[in-house]
Amino acid sequence: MASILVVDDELSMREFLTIFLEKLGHSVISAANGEKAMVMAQEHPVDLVISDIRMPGMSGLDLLARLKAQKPELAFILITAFASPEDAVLAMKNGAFDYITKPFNVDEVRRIIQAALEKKQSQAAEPIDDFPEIIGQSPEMMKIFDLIKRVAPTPANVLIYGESGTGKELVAQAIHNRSQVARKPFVPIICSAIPETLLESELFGHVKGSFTGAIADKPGLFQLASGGTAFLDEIGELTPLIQTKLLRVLQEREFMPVGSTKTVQLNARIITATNRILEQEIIAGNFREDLYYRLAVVPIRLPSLRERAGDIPLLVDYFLKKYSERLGTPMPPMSSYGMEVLMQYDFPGNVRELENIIERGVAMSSSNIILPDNLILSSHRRKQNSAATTAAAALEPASPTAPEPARPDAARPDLGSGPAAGAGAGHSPADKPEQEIFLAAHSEAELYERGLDEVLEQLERRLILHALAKADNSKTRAAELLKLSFRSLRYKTKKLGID
Ligand SMILES: Nc1ncnc2c1ncn2[C@@H]1O[C@H](COP(=O)(O)OP(=O)(O)OP(=O)(O)O)[C@@H](O)[C@H]1O
Repeated sequence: MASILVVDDELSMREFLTIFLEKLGHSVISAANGEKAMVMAQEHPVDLVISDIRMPGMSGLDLLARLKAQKPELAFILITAFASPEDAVLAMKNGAFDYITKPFNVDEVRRIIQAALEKKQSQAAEPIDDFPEIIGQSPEMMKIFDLIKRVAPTPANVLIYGESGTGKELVAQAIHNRSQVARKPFVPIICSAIPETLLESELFGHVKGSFTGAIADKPGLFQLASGGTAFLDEIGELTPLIQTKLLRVLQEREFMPVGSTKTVQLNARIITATNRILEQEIIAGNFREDLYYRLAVVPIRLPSLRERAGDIPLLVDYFLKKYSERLGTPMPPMSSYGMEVLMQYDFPGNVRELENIIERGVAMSSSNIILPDNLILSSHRRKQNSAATTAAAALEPASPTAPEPARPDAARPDLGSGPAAGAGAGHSPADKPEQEIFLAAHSEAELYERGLDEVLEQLERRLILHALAKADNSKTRAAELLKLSFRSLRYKTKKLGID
């Protein structure tokens, strides 16, 4: 099951493709133009885009070029009523997977979609070549990769900051691995995990007999990292005393092990990390400004996962692969609702939390697909009425249990005679039991996962879309059907982002 974005300025074509793709088991969203599609592709997890080429405003080819620049992993199929070989060449050159012409042959369309999704699936879990260990293709991560590449070959001290679990240690290691001292040791130390009395010895080492328990000479972090990189994590937790000692070491490029009278040269690159905002700690008098400037020659701020939510599907695939391999089971796909739940979650614990959620999901999934029930999230941190939720859901087509919109037969292309031909033809909403048509939560778990407000909002949206489809998109008529004033319906459609 994949998440597909259909882009066509013709309503009948969008509706037709939506129904056809849903019958194939995919989850579908649609947009009437390239501009809307750009927004939706940012805000919604999308595996495949199927777009018309000729549309007013942004053409399908422009959309392809722009989306591919932002999300190279996206599968893309272009459709046109005019079979022009120039368009076909351009489409393929710009990275479209394939190109189909109207009228469709249903088997052909199904085959192309299947092949595009299979190709994407095989590529999805491949991290980008330059940074195989760091997953992310968002513009935010591209900036980080660029910074890593530029700073790695230099000896500059780097301060990496960002929320817990954003990958600070991963980035520190990546800088070391691409530095000129990559073959030398990378030695991490978590400053907050060691009491002040021991930290000095851990950093600078000690000589035998320097304190009770010092039964032999012991090298500290800076000696162990000699020639390589010393990584000091949670630097914001250092006490004033250790801050002063560290500053002196950085100024003089030498230090003295505890109890020793001999100085040792500092011969390691220093990378530090913190989840605090050190500028604020300086103002509050908790962190030395002079030390900060020594450490943060190059500061790198890692974005939270919320800020780069577009990377979530890629990370999900990566962790699904990692943990299913570890368990020796086939890689289970994430259900599209499961992915939607993840896309709307805040991730206070960032990538580390996502990794834990997927690890548990893989272990707990009894079927061959990960369902929302298998994802344990702290529900109070769900994004509330986020733009993503609203925009995506506003244009979200009816799910298999939702009302089918009107489909003018005249605009329906030739579907051939496959099983999906004329999908849904002849079904009016009245053919289905009412509770099924107007259902917004499909299970108790879904209701409690999403909460009443969200479920009611989705239900309201579906009912309005249903009335609009029944009224051939006339708001006046839809308002009459729903026994609302025109103004009230207009207010609601605006609020729900239906336009
Ligand atoms: N971009 C990423 N791609 C793949 N895995 C990631 C990414 N970012 C973080 N991780 C994984 O998330 C976990 C936490 O990462 P890491 O320890 O580097 O975070 P951190 O910011 O240093 O956390 P803390 O502030 O708590 O020390 C690790 O298992 C790491 O491999």
